[in-house]
Amino acid sequence: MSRRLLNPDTDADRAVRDIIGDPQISGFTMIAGAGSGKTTSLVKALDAAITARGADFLATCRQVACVTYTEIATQEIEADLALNPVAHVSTIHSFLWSLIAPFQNDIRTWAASYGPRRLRELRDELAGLGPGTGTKRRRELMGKIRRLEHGVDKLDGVTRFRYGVGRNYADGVVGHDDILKMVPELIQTKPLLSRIVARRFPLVFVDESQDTFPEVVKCLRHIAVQERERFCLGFFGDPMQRIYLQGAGDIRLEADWHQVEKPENFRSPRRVLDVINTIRAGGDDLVQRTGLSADRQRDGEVTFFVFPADDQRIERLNRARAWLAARSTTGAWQDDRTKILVTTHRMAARRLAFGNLYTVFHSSRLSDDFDEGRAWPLTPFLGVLLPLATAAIDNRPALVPILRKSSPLLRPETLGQASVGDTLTGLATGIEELASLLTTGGPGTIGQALRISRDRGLIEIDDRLAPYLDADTPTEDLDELGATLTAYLDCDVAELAGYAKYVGQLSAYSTQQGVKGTEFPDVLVVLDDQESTHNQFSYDKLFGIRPPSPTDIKRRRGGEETTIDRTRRLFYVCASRATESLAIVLYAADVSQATAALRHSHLLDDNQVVGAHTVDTWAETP
Ligand SMILES: Nc1ncnc2c1ncn2[C@@H]1O[C@H](COP(=O)(O)OP(=O)(O)OP(=O)(O)O)[C@@H](O)[C@H]1O
Repeated sequence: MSRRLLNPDTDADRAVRDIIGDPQISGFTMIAGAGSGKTTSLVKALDAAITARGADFLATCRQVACVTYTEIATQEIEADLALNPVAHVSTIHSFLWSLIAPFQNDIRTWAASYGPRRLRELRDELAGLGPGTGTKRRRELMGKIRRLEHGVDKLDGVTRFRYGVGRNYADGVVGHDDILKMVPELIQTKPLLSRIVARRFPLVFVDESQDTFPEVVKCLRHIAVQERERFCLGFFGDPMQRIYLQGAGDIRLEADWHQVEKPENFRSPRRVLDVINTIRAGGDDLVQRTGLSADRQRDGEVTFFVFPADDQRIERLNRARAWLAARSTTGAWQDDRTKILVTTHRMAARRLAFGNLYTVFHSSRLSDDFDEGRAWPLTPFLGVLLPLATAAIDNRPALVPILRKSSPLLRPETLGQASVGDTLTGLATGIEELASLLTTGGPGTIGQALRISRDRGLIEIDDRLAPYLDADTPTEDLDELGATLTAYLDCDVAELAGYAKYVGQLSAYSTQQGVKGTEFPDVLVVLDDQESTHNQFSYDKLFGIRPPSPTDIKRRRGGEETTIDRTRRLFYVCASRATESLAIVLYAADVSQATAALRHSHLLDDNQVVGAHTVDTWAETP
C-alpha cells in the first residue's frame, strides 16, 4: 500500500466518498491550504472509486480519470495506486488528447478552421511591428506564417493526427497550444462528445486546480452540467498556490456541487506553520491549524538571514548553510536533504558553475530546451559522454552497454572492418582521454571533448554540429544557431557537471516555481530581486522595502492582481515545502531597512534574524 493511502482518513476523505457515491451530486471542490493533504485525499478518492466501482468499470471499458499538473505528479499518483488500470492518471494535455484522438475528422475540421484564424492573427502581428522591432522577431513570425500556411495546405492529405509539443499540421502534428483550444471548443459545441467523455470517464478529478487553464475548467464544468447524473467532477486546489498567470484560481460552485473543507495542515512543524499562516494572512483569511497529534507535531526551525546584495552572495549562502548545519538540533542542512529555492534558472546556473553555458543557450531559441535538459547539442553529454566518464571510474561493466548504443564502431556493418581487439583498444583509449578531461574538469573545452569522442569513435556527431567542430570553420557571417554552437563549443567542460546535476534534479537547487506539490526536510528560500531580475515578482515590494509601482497601485484599485499578490503566493508555496527546517535569505540593498521591514511583517515574531557579520565570523570562534 502506498505512503499516501496509509495516512488516516479525515472528515474530508469521508465527505468525498459520500459525494462520489451520490448520483445527485455532479461536482465538488476541495480548496484547502498547503500541506492539508489535498493530493492525499485525491489518491484516497481514486482508491475509493476503484474499490467501489473498479470491477464494473473494467467490464465496461470505463475509468476514473485523474488530471495532474506535471509528469512527475502523474508518476507519483500512479505509483500510489500501484498502477491500477481502473485509474487513468495523466497530465492535462495528455488527458485532453486521449478524449479527442479517436475523432480524427473533428480534429481535421477544427484545424482547417483554426489555421486560417491563427494566420490572420500572425499576419496582423507582423504588419503591426514597429521599426524598433528587431529582425529576429520579424523572421520568427515570417517563419511561423510560412510553416502554418504550408500546414493548412496539407491538412487534407494527413491520414492520422498525433499530438506533439509544437504544431506541424503538414506532418499531422497537433501542438500543445492547439490541444488547449481545440478540445474545449469541440466539447462545448458537440453534445455527443460530452456524452462520450462522461460515458468513458464517469469520474474526473483535477489536481492543482488553481493552475488549470480556465478553458479546461469551463469544458469539464460543461460536461458536468450536461451529463449531471452520469458524471462527477472534483477539483483539488489552493488559489494561494497559483503560480501561473493563466491559472483558473478559484472554482465557482454549481448549484448541486459541494465544497469540502480541509482546515488542517499535516506537513509543517509549528514554527513553519506560523510563518506560512502569516504570509497567507495578507492574501485571504484562511488560517490553518495542525492536523498532527501532539506527539507527532514538532517545533521545527525557522531562521531569517538578511545579507547585503553584494558580490559575496554565493559565498555567504554557503556560509549560512554551514552555520545552520552547525546549530541545528535536528541534524538539518546536510547536503542530501537541503533544497535551495531560487527565482530563476540563471541564479542556479551561477551557483552550480554553469553560467557560461546558460548565457550561450539563453541567447538562442534553444533556451527552454536548455532549461529542461533536452537541448540537442547537450544530449551527447547527458546521454552518453558523462555516463561513460563516470562508468570509466567506478563501474567499468556499464561501459559496454552505453558504447553499444552510441559507438559507430560497434555497429554490425562496421564491426567487420577492423579487428575487434583494435576497435576495443581504440575505444578504451578514447574513454580514458575523455574521462580525464571531463572528470578533472579540464582545462579543456566542450569542443575538445567532442573531438576526442568523434575521433575515437565513441559517438557520431550530429550533422548540425559537425561543421563547427573543426578549426577551419569560418566564424564570420554565422547565423544565430551557428553563433550559439560556436560559443557552446568554446565553453569549459567543467560547466557540464553542474548542468547535468541540475537538470537531472540531483542538485540542491530548484526554481521556486518548480517545487509546487513537493516537500523536503530543509528548505532555504533565496529572496533576491536584484539578481533574479524577474519582473513578475518582487520580494522587496512584498515586504514594503520598495513602494508599489503606479501600475501596481492602479491594478490594486481596479481589483486586479499585482506583483505583490503574485510574490506572496510564490513565497507561500516555497515556505510551505519544509517538513522540518526553513531558512529565508533576503538580499537587500539596505540591510537595516530590510530588517526593519521584516520585523514589521510579523514574520519574525518567534524567529531570529542573522546578519552577514555573524556568518562571516562564526567559524573563527573557537
Ligand atoms: N490524514 C493525514 N494524516 C497524516 N499525515 C497526512 C495526512 N494527509 C496528508 N498527510 C501528509 O501531509 C503531507 C502533505 O500532504 P499532501 O502533499 O497530500 O498535501 P497537499 O495539500 O496536496 O500539499 P500542497 O498543496 O502543499 O502541495 C504529506 O507528507 C502527507 O503524507
